Amino acid sequence: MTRETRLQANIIKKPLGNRPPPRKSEPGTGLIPLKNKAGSKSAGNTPNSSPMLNNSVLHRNVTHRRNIVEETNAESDIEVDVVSQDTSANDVSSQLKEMLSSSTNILNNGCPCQDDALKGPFLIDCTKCTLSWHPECSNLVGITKAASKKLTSWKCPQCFLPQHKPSSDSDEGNAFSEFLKVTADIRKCNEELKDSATAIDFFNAHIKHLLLNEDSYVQHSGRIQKLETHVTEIKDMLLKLDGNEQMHEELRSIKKLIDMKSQAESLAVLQEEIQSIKAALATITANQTHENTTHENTKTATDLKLTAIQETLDCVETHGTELQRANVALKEELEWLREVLEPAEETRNCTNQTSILDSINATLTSMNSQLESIGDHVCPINLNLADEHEQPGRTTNQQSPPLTPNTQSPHYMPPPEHEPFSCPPCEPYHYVDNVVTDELKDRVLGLVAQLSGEFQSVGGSREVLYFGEYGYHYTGAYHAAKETPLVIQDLLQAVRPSLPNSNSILNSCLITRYANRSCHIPMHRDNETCIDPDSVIVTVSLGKERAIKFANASGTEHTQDLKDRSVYIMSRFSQDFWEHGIEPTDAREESERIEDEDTDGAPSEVRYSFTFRHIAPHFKNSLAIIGDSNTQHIKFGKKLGTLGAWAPGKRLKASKIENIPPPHEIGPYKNIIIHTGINNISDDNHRRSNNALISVLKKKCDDILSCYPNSKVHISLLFPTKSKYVNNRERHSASGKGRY
Ligand SMILES: O=C(O)CCC(=O)C(=O)O
Ligand SMILES: [Fe+2]
Repeated sequence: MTRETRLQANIIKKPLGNRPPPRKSEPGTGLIPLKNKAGSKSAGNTPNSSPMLNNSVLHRNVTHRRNIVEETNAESDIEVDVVSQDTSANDVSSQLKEMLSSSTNILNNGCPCQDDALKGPFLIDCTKCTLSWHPECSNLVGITKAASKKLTSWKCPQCFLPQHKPSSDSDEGNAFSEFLKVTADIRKCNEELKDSATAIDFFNAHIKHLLLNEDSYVQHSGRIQKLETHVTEIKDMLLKLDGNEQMHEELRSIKKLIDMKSQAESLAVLQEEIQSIKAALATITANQTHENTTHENTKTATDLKLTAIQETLDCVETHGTELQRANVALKEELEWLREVLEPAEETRNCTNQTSILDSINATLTSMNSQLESIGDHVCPINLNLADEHEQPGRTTNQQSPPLTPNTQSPHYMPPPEHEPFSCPPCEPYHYVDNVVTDELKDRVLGLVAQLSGEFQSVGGSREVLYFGEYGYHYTGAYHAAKETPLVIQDLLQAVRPSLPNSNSILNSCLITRYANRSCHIPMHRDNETCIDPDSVIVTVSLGKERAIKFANASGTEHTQDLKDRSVYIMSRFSQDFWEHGIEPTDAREESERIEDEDTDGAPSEVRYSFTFRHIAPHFKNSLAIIGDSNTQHIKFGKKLGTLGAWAPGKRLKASKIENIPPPHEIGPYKNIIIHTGINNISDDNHRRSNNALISVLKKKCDDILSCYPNSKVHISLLFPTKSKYVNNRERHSASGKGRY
């Protein structure tokens, strides 16, 4: 099949595809969509605003197609056959044009295929006519939304084709191949966009990568623990080797220690010399009978020699002690270098680091062999001078180095003292009495009575009925989206003045019926991921008074009586600290109730609660970005250049690690990206070791997770700065692995 015939086939195929059944028209039953602050429409509103497609032309095509199906009985080849064998090119062209023009007359907006659900999330507007098309339906398959916005003049198939009216059969093919060129233009446009990626594109891609990647702080924390004690040390060391004078100093001092080796050798020579002098002295003493002058001369010479020897011995004694200490220090130093170099294998993917490591390793090897020879010489001297000194370098324990930091290392910085994290003060709820008028109560209960049969039982006790812009899924139940009745909207309006922000978006209402006092809802949290992390959770009570219990992790409990026509307001945030539930009333009260009922037939044990929340499926991706000025271009929202509807969230400023806000200022966002640290690294006045910085960062992450155990904390790579030195430090801090 040629590309041209495939194209014709595709175009013809559109109206024949698996379209969903025509959408229902707006039900005129007093049910109106619940509108939120941003004016978003409730389910069912958008499609209904377009008139229905007249299918007369489409039916013709369907009939034609069915005939062929009967003949060929091969669904997948149908379109090819239609174009290349059974239908002439002119027939196809006129069919296509007829189909397109009849669609235009009917549709005011929306793609002619009338199939939003299947064909993608956005439409491309024709710059000539009023039609909008799905990329796929206009053969712009693959174009991004951003690229489509760059199309300053794009003619839809319908506007494009009449310009290329075929004058002969062969021109028909040309017209279609011209049409195909549009696709090439789009590709070019996409390419251009790719090359001129803006900061936002870059961040978006980066953030998407973080979100799609299952790795998170939790998965890495074990590794971080080890890296704290090992890798950060080697990073510091390597950084210093890169240009830090301190490292050179250190190497110089190691060299000095090595130079002492020659002193050790001279000690052995001196000892030999001492022996020979002692022997000489003995000879002198034995030859006491020699001539005086000779004797005197010899004695003077010997005395002088003895004094010199004594001085040398004193000197040896002093230096010997020094040598012993130097020996111990040198061995410790070598041990430490070995410990920190081992985990540095991980960083070998960086050529620069590899060559540095290689040179350090070479130095180590040569130092090691020198150490061995020093040891040989030093041992006998040690026996004479300082037996009490231990030699840690000689330990027989050859196991891998312990994970505890080497506190003797010159680089060691004790981690900062951390206060244990405590739950921030958080009120479980706010209660307001008397918010619903009797008149409104009657209207609401009237509606509820009408819909009585639609309640569904949950948890074997209470019954629920749901309305909302999106479906609501929680443990044990799923409720599909459903238009919210006007009277329920009125109820919400009545309580709005009692809300902390009367404009809060609340696009769902769960009605719960507690038919009698044994009906209850167990202790739980309203912390489903589809709830806006910043949502208030507003519950109106109508009917029988019941008590709600709140309990937090430290065992504090609080009970509130919920009067008829009252409201209590919680926040999504409070759910991570407080549980709530409505207990059944005890048996004694229950039997009293039955007696009461027997006597006066009192009807109402029923309580209804109406809980309003801001719910949307995309809140499961909700995102808080905590970052330095590099993150200032990240914009949340639904417009071009933002992170889009499926990553709702907010940005919090934190120029340095220590400024990362406490959890209660962040909120229970599903994803929390931390992008801060470059300013710590570049701050020369604040020379904390990486070890200490990571310790603070880790503490911040742990605090966040202790509040929001269901959140993911991502540590973002830091972006380069203008300073080469800072980048170098950052490169080492990031360990070349993306995080930590
Ligand atoms: O009926 C109530 O007041 C509580 C309802 C509730 O907690 C819930 O639906 O999650
Ligand atoms: Fe609840």
